[in-house]
Amino acid sequence: MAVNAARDLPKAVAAIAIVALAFLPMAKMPAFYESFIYLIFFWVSLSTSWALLSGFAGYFSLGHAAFFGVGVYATAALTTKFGVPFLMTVPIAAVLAALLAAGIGAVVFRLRRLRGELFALLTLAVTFVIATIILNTPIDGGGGVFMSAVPLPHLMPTQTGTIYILGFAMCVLTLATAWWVAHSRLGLGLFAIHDDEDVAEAKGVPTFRYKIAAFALSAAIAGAVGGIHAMYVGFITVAGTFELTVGLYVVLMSVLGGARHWLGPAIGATAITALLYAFISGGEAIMGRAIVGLILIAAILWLPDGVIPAIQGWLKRRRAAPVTTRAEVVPVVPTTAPQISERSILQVRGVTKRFGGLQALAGVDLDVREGEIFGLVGPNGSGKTTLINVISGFYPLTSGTITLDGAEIGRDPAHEIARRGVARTYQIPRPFVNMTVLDNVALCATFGGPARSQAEIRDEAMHWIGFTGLGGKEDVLPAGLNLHERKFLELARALAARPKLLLLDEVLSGLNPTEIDNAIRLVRAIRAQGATIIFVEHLMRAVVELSDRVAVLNEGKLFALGAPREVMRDPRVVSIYLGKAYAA
Ligand SMILES: Nc1ncnc2c1ncn2[C@@H]1O[C@H](COP(=O)(O)OP(=O)(O)OP(=O)(O)O)[C@@H](O)[C@H]1O
Repeated sequence: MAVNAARDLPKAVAAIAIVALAFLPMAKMPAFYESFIYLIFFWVSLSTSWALLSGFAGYFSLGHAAFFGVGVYATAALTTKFGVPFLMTVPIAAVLAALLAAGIGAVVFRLRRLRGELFALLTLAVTFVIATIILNTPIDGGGGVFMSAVPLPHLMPTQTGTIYILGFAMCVLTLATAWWVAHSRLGLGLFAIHDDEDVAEAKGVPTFRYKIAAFALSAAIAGAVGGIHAMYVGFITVAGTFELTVGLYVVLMSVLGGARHWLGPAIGATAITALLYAFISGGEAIMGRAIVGLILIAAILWLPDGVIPAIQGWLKRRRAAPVTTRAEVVPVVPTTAPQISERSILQVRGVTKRFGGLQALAGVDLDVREGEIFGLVGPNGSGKTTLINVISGFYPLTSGTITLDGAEIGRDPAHEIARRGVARTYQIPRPFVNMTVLDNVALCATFGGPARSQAEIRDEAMHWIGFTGLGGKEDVLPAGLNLHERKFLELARALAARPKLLLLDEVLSGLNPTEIDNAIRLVRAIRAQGATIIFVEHLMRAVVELSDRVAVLNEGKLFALGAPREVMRDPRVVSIYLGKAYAA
């Protein structure tokens, strides 16, 4: 009962606030206050829309003013030059801004090198380009656009009341969208992109599509906000619309409140707008601005992740109850004899991979049988990890073919390959650092393997957490795990996708002898559950104990293939590992 009341209280408060704010213009408030509250709605919507891509997925944009500006000028041009009714221009503004973002994204999001600072600078450049185009064409022409003759619909008794209610509706719609995205599959994928985009793709997240969707949604909201704001401003200029400070304020507001939380930017926007009003509206505007700056610096130093995450962390620490749903530890003992079929699950034919002038793979042919543990060894730099990377789709092939279960996958994107049943681990663990152990594994169960309900995904994740011995660590962030546990988290994530083919890249490196024995038992148990395993390993004891067959790579070519003991005793293999002197 008490739990339900605590859970329902925020919803009740939100409902009351929405109703009260919606009816505020009826209360014949002074126009000044209507305008001030409108400005809060405006900044909440704009900063929340920025966070949909930049906060959630970590693609920091400094050019949000571009999409907002497209919206402002779409409404200005359509209403003043073509006589389109104002309300009709708002969705058009949203669509135009979304199309612009999707167009930019379609080019930029394909290129790995355009992440981070380069993306931020690029968005800034887009703002300048659009501002210049608008300034030098009849859309503005340099003289600005007067909106005073554009009729405003009588949604409320006063003009400021109408602008207020439109800003309010936009704000509610934006927050609802942000909540929905944050709790959806899209949001989960965006959070994973934020932490490690390449790993997200390898786990089955369609990263390109998700980034485009988030960018277009973010721009659409900014465009609609701009459309409404055009009527608020009344006289539009390029300098005022595409101001650098618009792009900077939304960043500051979102970061202050917590850019990765759907409500964070709203908290930051409300705080900063109120602070600016409190300190700048008096006679000492410059001093006031400096005080606001100092308050923000202090807030960001004290709360680097933002206000909402800080509050969440504090509440979590206060509640710090024992974990109620602890994953059961599954005994890691293979129960059935391995069933290796004669059928090849994976066929690699003539695979080459070149990095500039370096030939990392020089025509590899391999067949991996269904149900076997296939060891992949070779000296440093022989191409083992590169082969794992091309099979999992991380690197495109230079030439050759790779067939999984009869289907050619050599040119598929990594997320498609993951969906077809290939999972991998990383030599150096690459968990999603802002997600708990449970969320890390649940994400892989969501995007890899068959479609499942939320409850099934959670059960699946708990099963593999128990299986890998991480029970009790469900709520821990990866930073709280030791190397052994992080390696096992890699395994749990891969297994949660129920792979047909599991690619293990040096899972044993860095482990102590007891941990290695545990890991060897675990790999056997994984195979007993029906997966085929390719594992890259330098530890020869493990290779000989685990593998059904071993392939040796040398200088990007298949050098030897066969039963582990024979291959490892082959003098030619000994010579490439230790030099000719040891080979006799
Ligand atoms: N992204 C890359 N860009 C350029 N060269 C690369 C890249 N990845 C791998 N290489 C090169 O390709 C060759 C094969 O590297 P790879 O990592 O596949 O070897 P490996 O057998 O896994 O080695 P190790 O056992 O040390 O992990 C090496 O010469 C390496 O420097």
